[in-house]
Amino acid sequence: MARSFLYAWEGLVYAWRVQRNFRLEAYLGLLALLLALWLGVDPVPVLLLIALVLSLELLNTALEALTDLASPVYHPLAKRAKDTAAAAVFLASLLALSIGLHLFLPPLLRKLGLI
Ligand SMILES: Nc1ncnc2c1ncn2[C@@H]1O[C@H](COP(=O)(O)OP(=O)(O)OP(=O)(O)O)[C@@H](O)[C@H]1O
Repeated sequence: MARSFLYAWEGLVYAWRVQRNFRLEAYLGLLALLLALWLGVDPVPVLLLIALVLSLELLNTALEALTDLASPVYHPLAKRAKDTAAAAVFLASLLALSIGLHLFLPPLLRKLGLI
């Protein structure tokens, strides 16, 4: 059990070290969480969206590694695998952005006295 956590931790550290997008998404997630706390917005949907995006980014990273292992040289199927995995992260990020705007915009504008 403890060993499984250690391996998962190693995967997390690897993704953090090599994936600039993973770091960027983690920082943006932290920013969104702090914003939610500041604005008094329910942090649960924010946490769920952060988990969704980061988890998909981790799966994307895993799939990239597997694709590089299976096909180090150009192959149209490798391209399909990588592009489709990247599309999953893109869709989740778009969803997170839309819901983030929906959650944050009204209280933010109120806080700034603009409405
Ligand atoms: N072996 C391959 N065969 C065919 N196309 C590939 C292959 N490797 C990469 N590609 C193409 O290049 C794109 C970028 O691949 P890359 O491995 O650099 O991943 P990435 O999306 O840039 O991720 P990251 O920047 O996180 O490494 C892929 O989405 C795919 O379209």
